[in-house]
Amino acid sequence: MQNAKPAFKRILLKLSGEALMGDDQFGINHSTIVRMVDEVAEVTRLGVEVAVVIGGGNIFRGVAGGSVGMDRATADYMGMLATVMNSLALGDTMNKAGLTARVMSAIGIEQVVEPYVRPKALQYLEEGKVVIFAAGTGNPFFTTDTAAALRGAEIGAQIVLKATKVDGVYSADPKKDPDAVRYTTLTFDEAMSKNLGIMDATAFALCRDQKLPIKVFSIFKHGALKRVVMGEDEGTLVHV
Ligand SMILES: Nc1ncnc2c1ncn2[C@@H]1O[C@H](COP(=O)(O)OP(=O)(O)O)[C@@H](O)[C@H]1O
Ligand SMILES: O=c1ccn([C@@H]2O[C@H](COP(=O)(O)OP(=O)(O)O)[C@@H](O)[C@H]2O)c(=O)[nH]1
Repeated sequence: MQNAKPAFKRILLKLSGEALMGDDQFGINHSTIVRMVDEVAEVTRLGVEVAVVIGGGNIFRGVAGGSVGMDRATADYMGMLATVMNSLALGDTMNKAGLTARVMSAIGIEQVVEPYVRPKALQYLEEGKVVIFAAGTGNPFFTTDTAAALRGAEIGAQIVLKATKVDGVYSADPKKDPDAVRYTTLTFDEAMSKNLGIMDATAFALCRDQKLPIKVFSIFKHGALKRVVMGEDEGTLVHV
């Protein structure tokens, strides 16, 4: 196993914003973010180029909670700004851990974060830097899962890795249905026709059209990211 090579050269890792809370009620839990960064560092040491999209649900979710009654687009812009905060925290933690991270934003906010420019992002990845895509797609009515699909396709990632609160895609939401069973693999068409709420249809459709597979796995399981990157059996693969 010593000489085993990673299954992918370039990955797009989608990290759940909500998972950043750890056991806290909201915000960013220090030990949780440090652990996530350690796991990313482990796969960069294997020579894998890593781009990251992080959510914002730990700070703000456009469609829920405090945003009730708000204009949807305004609430979504707040959600995008929340992802900028998470991206800055993640980049800072990565830099302290010895990685070189670059945060790029989909919305203009130059004094804080450099803008997303695709060739620049590709250059950073080739240089071995971790690129963190902030502010989702830059558009309201989308999610960071769709941003992960979009950026993954743009940078030519071989796979989108969704690190989330559950350990794969289930026949129903496992948090609501104890009888739900986990799939090892399934097709995009199955995932969409069965309305498996793990990701929104826009993200699934984009990945399906671009033939970009998605792996869903648990963000809480130690070593799961490395196992996924090594092509080992972990989580659920959604494919064409
Ligand atoms: N069919 C399903 N399989 C797995 N999880 C599902 C399914 N349907 C709904 N979910 C829910 O989707 C959640 C993950 O999606 P989301 O809230 O977008 O997470 P993230 O914070 O990672 O973006 C899980 O915590 C799970 O409760
Ligand atoms: O392209 C995007 C990405 C995100 N958002 C907003 O940002 C919030 C946070 O992102 P998400 O819910 O995807 O984060 P996560 O589920 O990973 O915590 C969303 O609810 C949306 O309000 C948006 O409007 N457009």
